[in-house]
Amino acid sequence: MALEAAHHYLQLAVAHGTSTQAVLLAVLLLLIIRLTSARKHKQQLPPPPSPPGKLPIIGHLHLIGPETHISIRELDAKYGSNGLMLLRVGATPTLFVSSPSAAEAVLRTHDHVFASRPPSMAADIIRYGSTDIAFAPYGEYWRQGRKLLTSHMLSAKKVQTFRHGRQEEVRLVMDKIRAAAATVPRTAVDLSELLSGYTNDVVCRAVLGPAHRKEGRNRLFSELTEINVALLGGFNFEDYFPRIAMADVLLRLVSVKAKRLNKRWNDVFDELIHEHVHSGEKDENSEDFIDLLLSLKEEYGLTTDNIKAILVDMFEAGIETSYLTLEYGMAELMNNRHILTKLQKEVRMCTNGGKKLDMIREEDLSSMPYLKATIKETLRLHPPAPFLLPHFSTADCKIDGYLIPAKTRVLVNAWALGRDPSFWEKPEDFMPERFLQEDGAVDTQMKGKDLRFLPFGFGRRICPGMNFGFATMEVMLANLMYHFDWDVPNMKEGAGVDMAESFGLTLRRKQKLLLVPRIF
Ligand code: HEM
Repeated sequence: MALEAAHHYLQLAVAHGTSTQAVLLAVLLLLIIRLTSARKHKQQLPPPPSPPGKLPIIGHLHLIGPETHISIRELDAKYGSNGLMLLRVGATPTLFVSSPSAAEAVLRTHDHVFASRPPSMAADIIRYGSTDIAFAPYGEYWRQGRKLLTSHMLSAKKVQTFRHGRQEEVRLVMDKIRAAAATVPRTAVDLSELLSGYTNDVVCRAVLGPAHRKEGRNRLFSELTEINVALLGGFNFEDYFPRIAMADVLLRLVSVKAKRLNKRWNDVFDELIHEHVHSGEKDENSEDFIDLLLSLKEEYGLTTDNIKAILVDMFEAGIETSYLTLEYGMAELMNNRHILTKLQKEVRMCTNGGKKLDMIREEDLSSMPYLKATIKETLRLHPPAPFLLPHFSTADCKIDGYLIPAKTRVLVNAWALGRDPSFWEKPEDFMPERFLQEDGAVDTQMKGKDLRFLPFGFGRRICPGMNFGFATMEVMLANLMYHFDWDVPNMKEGAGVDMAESFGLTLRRKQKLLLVPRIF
C-alpha cells in the first residue's frame, strides 16, 4: 500500500509540474520503501536446512568425512530438504545439491544466477587472473571464450580432425601391451600408467601438434597437470577461511607454490608459442590448439596470457577425466565378467570379411552401442568430478521457499545423483543395458538432458569437451576389448579388482590397475 501511494504521489508531482524538492522527496520516499520491503522479503524466507552442531570458526567442517561425496549424501538424507542443504564450511556458506529437482532449479531454472565460479587465489595465479574458461567468473569474457571453444577448438568437426593422431596413440599403447602379453611367464601391465599416458598424449598432440614428444614435452605436461590438480583439488584453506588466511603465513605458502608452478607453465608456453609463430602456414585440418588460438587472437580480443590460461584448461580438464573413466571402466569390466564378454562379442564382430582387423578405427564405432553404453554406465557410477566444478551465486535466489543468498558456493553431488535408488533400478550394479533403448541403440537422451545423470554438468557451464572426451575413450576401450583377453593377477576365488576411491577435485581409484593381457 505504502509503495503504491508513493508511486501515485510521484506521478501526481510529475504530472502537475510540482517543485523539484517535492519530486526528490517522492523519489527518496520510494527508495526507502523499496529497500525496507526487500529486506522484509529477505527476512521472511528461511535459508535451506543445515545439520545441527555448527562450531565457531570451522562451521560444519567437522561433519564432513574424508570421502566428501559419501558424507554429503548421508548428511543430506538426514537433514536436507528435497536435495537442498546449506553447510557453513569455515566462513563460506556452501549449498549442497543432491536431487534431480534441486539440480534442475540450480542448473536449469536459475542457471543464470548460479553460473559463476567462486573466487580462488590459487586459480588466479595458475590461470592468469582466472582468464581461462573453467574458472572464469560468469560474464562477457567467459561468454566469448566459451564460444571460441565450442565453435572452433572442441566442435565435433575439429575433434574429427584429430582422429589420425588418436589412432596413432592407440596403436602405440596396443604395441606395448602386445609386447607384455608375449612374455613368458605372462606378466601384468600397469594399465593406470598406460591409460593416463595415452589421454595425456592425445591432449598434448591436440594442443601442440605432432611434435608433442620432442624433448619429453608430453612427460613435462603430465607432471605439471598433476601438480595443478593437487593444488586446486585439495582443501584450499584460503577458499574457506579467507579472513584468517589473509593474515596468515598459509596464504603466502599457497601463493609461492602456485607462482612457482605458473612460472614453469609460462616458460614452456612461451617456447611453444614462439615455435608456432615462426612455423609455416598450415591447412585447417592440421591446425593444433595453439595455431587456432593464435589465429583467432584478434577476433576474440585475447592477450597472450589469456591464450596460456585457456591452454592450461585443456590439459587440466581434458586428461584426467578421460583417463579415470577408462580406468574405472576396465576395473568394472573385470568385476563383471559377463559384461566384459558381451562387450568383447560386440567389438569382435567387426572384421574384414571374417578376417581380424589390425585395429578398430573410429569409423567402426557407430556399430557399437554397447561400448557407448558401457562408458556411460561407468560415468554414472564414477563421475570423475563428483561435485562438478564449484558454482557461485551472483544474486539472491529463491528455491523451494528457501533463500539462497548471493555469493553462496554451490556444489552439485553428481556422484549421489547417479546412485539414487529413487531414480535408478539397482543403482549400485554395473549394468550398461540401462543406457540402451528397446531397439538396441544407445540412449542419447542421457547425455545431459536428464538431471539424474550429470557427469558433464548441465546448463551454461556444461562441459564443452564431451565430444573430445568420448572420442578419446571409445576408440581406446574398443581396441582393448578387440585385441586382448584380460585377467586379474593372483586372483583368489571370488575376489575382484579393488574399487576403493580417494577423493579430491576428481575421484580416483586408490590402487593402480594391474592386469594380465592375453592376445586374442
Ligand atoms: C570424461 C570426460 C570428461 C568429463 C566427465 C568432464 C566433466 C566436466 C565437468 C563435470 C565440468 C564442470 C561442469 C559444471 O561446472 O557444471 C567440466 C567443465 C569443463 N570441461 Fe570437461 N569433462 C570431460 C572432458 C573434457 C575434455 C576432453 C575437455 C577439453 C579438452 C574438457 C574441458 C572442459 C572445460 C573447458 C570446462 C569448463 C566449462 C565452463 O566452465 O564453462 N572436458 N567438465
